Amino acid sequence: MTSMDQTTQQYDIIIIGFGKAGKTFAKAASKQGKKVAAVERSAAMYGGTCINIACIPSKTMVMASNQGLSFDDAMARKHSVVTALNGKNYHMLADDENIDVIDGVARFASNNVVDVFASDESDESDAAAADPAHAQKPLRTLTAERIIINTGATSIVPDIPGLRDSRYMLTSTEALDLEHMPKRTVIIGGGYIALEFASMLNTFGSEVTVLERSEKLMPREDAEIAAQAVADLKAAGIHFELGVDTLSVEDGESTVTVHTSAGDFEGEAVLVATGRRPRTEGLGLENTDIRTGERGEVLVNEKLETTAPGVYAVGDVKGGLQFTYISLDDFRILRSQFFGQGERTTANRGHIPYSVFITPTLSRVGLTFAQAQERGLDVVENAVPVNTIPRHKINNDPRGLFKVVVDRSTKEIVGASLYGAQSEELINYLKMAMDNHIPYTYVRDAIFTHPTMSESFNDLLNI
Ligand SMILES: Cc1cc2nc3c(=O)[nH]c(=O)nc-3n(C[C@H](O)[C@H](O)[C@H](O)COP(=O)(O)OP(=O)(O)OC[C@H]3O[C@@H](n4cnc5c(N)ncnc54)[C@H](O)[C@@H]3O)c2cc1C
Ligand SMILES: NC(=O)c1ccc[n+]([C@@H]2O[C@H](COP(=O)([O-])OP(=O)(O)OC[C@H]3O[C@@H](n4cnc5c(N)ncnc54)[C@H](O)[C@@H]3O)[C@@H](O)[C@H]2O)c1
Repeated sequence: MTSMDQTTQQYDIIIIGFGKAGKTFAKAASKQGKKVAAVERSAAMYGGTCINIACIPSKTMVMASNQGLSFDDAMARKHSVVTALNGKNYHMLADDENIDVIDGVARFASNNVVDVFASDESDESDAAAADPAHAQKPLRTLTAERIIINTGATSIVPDIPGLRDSRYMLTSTEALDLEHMPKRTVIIGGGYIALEFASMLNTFGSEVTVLERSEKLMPREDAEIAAQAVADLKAAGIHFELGVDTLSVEDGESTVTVHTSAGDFEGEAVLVATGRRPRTEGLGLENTDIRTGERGEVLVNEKLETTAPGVYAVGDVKGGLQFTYISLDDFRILRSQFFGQGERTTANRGHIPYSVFITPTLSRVGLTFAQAQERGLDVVENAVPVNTIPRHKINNDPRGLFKVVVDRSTKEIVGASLYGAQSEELINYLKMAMDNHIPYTYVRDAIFTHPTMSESFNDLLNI
């Protein structure tokens, strides 16, 4: 069906998927005079997952819910934000004379040849491209010495009877595109997506039930902070069922019933938030030397090289942490490999902070006190309740607790858990202090503007 003939288009670099790393690298490569093909399966995804169906729309909804907007007005705001970003991202690449944005589903024919098939814009088109019986003639065939896989991840829908066929079933993608707010929402899963959507939908007024298989929510977080956050979510009205088995899903006339080991839960929507897996299905990896791991992730080394020469994988598709800023950092690694000294690798990214955008936000970097002790470090911990920080009065939100862990011998911060308003901003300062081995006493004695949440660091580090 495909071959390296005269119709094969030659590029310096092919990027499969319009993700964070890929689009940023396309621009950098263009600046170096490279001819780049960026293949994207869906026009609705120009710019990738984050801006279209993930971080940006979800946090727009979180912010709008906290600002008291109605669900419908929030959706309208979200829609205009996403439309603007999608167009901006498209033009950022398409208007560049060195970059061709190619619409279609990419599939490897060999290590350095990629066929592009027509996309029906549904998830089915990956499978169609994968299945030779369905495979149409490729629209185009591309070749390059260097190919970058940036195809992201996709929602896992567990094999629960009735779930997949339920007309009330939503993944986060559909949940961010609802016409009306469900009066009651049942969420399967209790991780990032579940907690963020539970918090946001509850603030809009939906009655939310979260069904989590394991016995604990946020098991990796500081226990006291996780307990406070969960208590606040409960106090806001969210119902949690932990250690629960979801047995089946049954559609009714206008509602859906989720049958579980803890009883039946009814709603107008059931949101599946049970993880996202690397998107490698239909990529034709079987035609290459690219190896995948147990979860379908493309295996890479510290330089993001796959097991096929000249092929790299970046972002969610390579497994590990699924964050936009990890994908952005993957871009830095590629830039350093392709156009720099090759000094940046996955081994020297520095500390990786993260935030769970419940209200208020829970943010974290480095180790908890318990984790530091398990590693045998000689550590001391300090805590500051948010209701003692003057700024909380202005924020009108007393909820939260800030904690920090310091190594007695090095005098460096080894971790921080910040649960409270604006922690998504604050955590990045502590990450910088940790990366640069700044002694905790510097932060303790630093002048911070007033009245801010960051001035609480004077007290937090007063150990
Ligand atoms: C609801 C939600 C909220 C999130 N919130 C945050 C957050 O607040 N902060 C954060 O840092 N992270 C967040 N994440 C995670 C973040 O969105 C991802 O880690 C990030 O977008 C991954 O980017 P990427 O570079 O791997 O590729 P993506 O941006 O996923 O891009 C992959 C692209 O490849 C395309 N594609 C796939 N297969 C093919 C193919 N065969 N041919 C052509 N094109 C193809 C896809 O259509 C897609 O556009 C969130 C995720 C979700 C689902
Ligand atoms: N703020 C952020 O940065 C942000 C926000 C949203 C998503 N994300 C990214 O997206 C990824 C995916 O998020 P997610 O919440 O889908 O996955 P997750 O891995 O964070 O959580 C999945 C949860 O579902 C539970 N689960 C699995 N199967 C289940 C079942 N059958 N019944 C009940 N519970 C079940 C798991 O025990 C786990 O707690 C995250 O890992 C994160 O990297 C990031």
